[in-house]
Amino acid sequence: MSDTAPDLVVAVLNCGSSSIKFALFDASAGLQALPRRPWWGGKVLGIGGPAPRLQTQDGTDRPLPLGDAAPYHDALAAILAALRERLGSTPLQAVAHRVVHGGAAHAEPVRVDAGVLAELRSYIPLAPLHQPFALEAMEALLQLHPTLPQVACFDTAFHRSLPQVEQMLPLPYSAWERGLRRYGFHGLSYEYQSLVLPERHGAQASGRCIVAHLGSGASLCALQGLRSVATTMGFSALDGLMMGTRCGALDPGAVLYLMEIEGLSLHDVGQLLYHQSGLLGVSGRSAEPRELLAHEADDPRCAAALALFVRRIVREIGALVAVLGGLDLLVFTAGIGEHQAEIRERVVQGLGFLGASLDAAANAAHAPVISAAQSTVRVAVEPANEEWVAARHALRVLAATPGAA
Ligand SMILES: Nc1ncnc2c1ncn2[C@@H]1O[C@H](COP(=O)(O)OP(=O)(O)O)[C@@H](O)[C@H]1O
Ligand SMILES: CC(=O)OP(=O)(O)O
Ligand SMILES: [Mg+2]
Repeated sequence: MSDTAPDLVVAVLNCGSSSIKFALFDASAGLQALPRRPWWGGKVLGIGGPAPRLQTQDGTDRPLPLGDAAPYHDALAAILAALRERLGSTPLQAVAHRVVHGGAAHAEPVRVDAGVLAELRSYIPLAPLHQPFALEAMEALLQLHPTLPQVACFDTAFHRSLPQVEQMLPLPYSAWERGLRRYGFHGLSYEYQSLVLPERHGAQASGRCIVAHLGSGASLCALQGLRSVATTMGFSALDGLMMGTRCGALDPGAVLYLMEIEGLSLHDVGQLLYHQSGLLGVSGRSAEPRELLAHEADDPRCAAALALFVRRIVREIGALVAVLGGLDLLVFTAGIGEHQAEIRERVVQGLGFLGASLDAAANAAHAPVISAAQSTVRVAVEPANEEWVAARHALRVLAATPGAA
């Protein structure tokens, strides 16, 4: 990376549930030649936790003290200051935002204005861990730099290809008409996979493929012909797999019981399902698999949490294999999927019935292909790159907006 900023720069903000990732892309050579690796970028991790950190691509890794009152807001302010410092006098061409929920209206990225912001605000109840923070970033930038183009890129958009039978919830039909449906999330991550998997795996990528996005939030997407045909997250980002602090799929009767018999308020139930469940809730120790792996031998609750985490992934993969009618390619991505060989090994062990098996050395090395030569399913590891997809979307939207670029 050179220290001088490129002539044209697109910034990306990816507001996750516990982190904000940021990236500056060199857009001087245009959309078709947009480098996949940002010119500069990094992340603030552990927001809301005891020890937030700032890490950048050029090696910075330091604690980032954040106030208790509004840690996300403080992290955002620190990032905007760091981006300004890095850019110097170089103007930004645009800022692309990963926005988790685009509701029923948005199948495509959209240029942000006050009207769009107001509409996206109405989706906060559908994605309370994510939506408010992306909106806060957009609002702050709109105030600071009213003429700077901002583009919202939606996690839900990639799943617009889901057939109706996958979108519908078995509630009274009027619920479907009111927008109570499976939207699916992590769409920018799956879209990235749909773009890169053919390069690495050729025609196999267009067959029956499952991508396992295992991060703080976790979901699976079944792809056929590189389009989403089924996914585990649903109406909200609570459904499907067990996550760091979220429960994943849960019998709605358990929620009714917690409220009616145990007397939890609506607010308390929300806190329980989003923040106190998953790996953290079961283990009572941590939301981080690597921490639980370190303690599973001496702490049965850590072992139970990991066993449930892996079991849920295996069960849901089984369900998606049924939808796809078999499986050609299984791809692990996002923080846990890319870095936790032990979790990948346990998941693939659970898929032995399909004829899937791993090459232990390739798995330990996080190699791009980790399946054994005799495996009937190709198993791969592919880094997530939601930021690059968002930057491309921003350039495309600008090119399509007369006078904006
Ligand atoms: N190098 C690593 N080794 C082990 N686990 C990792 C590593 N990097 C990230 N993780 C885990 O991945 C998860 C975060 O994944 P990420 O995709 O960044 O999530 P999010 O976007 O939701 O913040 C955390 O559980 C974190 O501990
Ligand atoms: C939708 C979602 O859960 O996102 P993340 O994994 O970034 O928290
Ligand atoms: Mg993420």
